[in-house]
Amino acid sequence: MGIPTLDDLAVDGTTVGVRVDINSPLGEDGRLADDARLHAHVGTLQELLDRGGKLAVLAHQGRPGGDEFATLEDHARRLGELLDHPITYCDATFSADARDAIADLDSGEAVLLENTRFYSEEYMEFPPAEAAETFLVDRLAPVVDAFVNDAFAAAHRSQPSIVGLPMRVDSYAGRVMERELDVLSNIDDTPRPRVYALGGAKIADAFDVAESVLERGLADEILTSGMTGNAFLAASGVDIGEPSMDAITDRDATAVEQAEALLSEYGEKIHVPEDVAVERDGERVEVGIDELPVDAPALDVGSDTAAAYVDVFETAGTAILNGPPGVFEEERFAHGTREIFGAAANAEYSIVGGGDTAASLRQLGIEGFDHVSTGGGAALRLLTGDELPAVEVLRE
Ligand SMILES: Nc1ncnc2c1ncn2[C@@H]1O[C@H](COP(=O)(O)OP(=O)(O)O)[C@@H](O)[C@H]1O
Ligand SMILES: O=C(OP(=O)(O)O)[C@H](O)COP(=O)(O)O
Repeated sequence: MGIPTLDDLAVDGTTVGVRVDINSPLGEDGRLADDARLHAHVGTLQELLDRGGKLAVLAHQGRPGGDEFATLEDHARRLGELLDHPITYCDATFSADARDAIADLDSGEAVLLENTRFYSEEYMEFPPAEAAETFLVDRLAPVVDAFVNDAFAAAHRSQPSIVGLPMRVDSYAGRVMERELDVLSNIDDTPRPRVYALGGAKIADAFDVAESVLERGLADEILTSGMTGNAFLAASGVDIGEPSMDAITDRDATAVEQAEALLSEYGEKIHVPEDVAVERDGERVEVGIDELPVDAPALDVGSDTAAAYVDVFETAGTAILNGPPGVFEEERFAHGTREIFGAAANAEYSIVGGGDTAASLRQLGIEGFDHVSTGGGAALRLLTGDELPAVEVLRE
């Protein structure tokens, strides 16, 4: 991989800054509503603590002004339950109090420092050399002996705690980072035929993935669904009706033209829905493409499309999923997601990227994937063949 990992770090007795991504959905009471990302980092933290490290753990939660912008107190409490070692919470990130809390650590102890984004620098993006001169880095770099970046899900952000600290401190990839890079950077080694299921509502991202994997010859088949599938349906010449069209153009005014360009170049590899599901009088109603347009938005693929996509997965070597096929949050429109993702889990090798995609699997109880990425945007960057800022600095 060309990046130093925990195998290269002599941990015992050293103070290690560890960046994790435990940015999580919060409930109405402000407490964690889902702790999947905390679970993901337990391996790295536990290993460093077992090996005698003193850990200063850094993380962000939400974005300034947003509903989920919050302290990390509840995250520390939950990590304390998940780890076999003590972890305390410090309500400061790099002030004298924070540095004292780090200096007081014994081997096998950790402190979770306050949400890095309470400081405006951490919500800006900088080139690494400038990130290295920020206050956060300036004050923390001298009090840690090494830095471990395990925050794969934030690896596409060129922010001080991601790209600045590694410019000043010996740095290593944590186990989450290592595994994500290993899987998502080596898709070209996975068994064929390689089938991508691209759905969801981030149409522009899905087009980027489709274009990149088709251009690079990585994709044998692309199964389109969700709002992305609706855009391809419109691009194939079907009048999908105003509500579905409006939903698409609200997100991306040129979506249909982009889908047309992909279909004209790679049409034989791109599957487009044969039917869709809409809501009528509170019920799910399936509509074949010959019955379109309808005056309600298409919120799921229909049963024929789901069955056709399930067939494609029967013989798939690799399944790569990004974006749920329907509005799975509503049971009526979860059928496509349940069927298509359920079949994908049976492929010889299967990879899942995307926050909502992973949430749909948890909600519908679909298991058996080889790799469920912790990242959304970061996983997409790798799927489109781009380098991640966090990884570039670890390589240097
Ligand atoms: N046909 C559809 N119309 C509107 N929204 C859809 C449709 N299909 C799926 N979605 C929505 O897409 C959202 C997830 O898409 P996206 O953000 O692209 O996924 P991810 O977070 O995995 O990258 C879900 O909240 C789901 O309700
Ligand atoms: O949740 C995250 O990314 P994701 O929504 O792409 O999965 C990361 O924690 C990055 O957060 P950000 O998108 O506020 O920088």
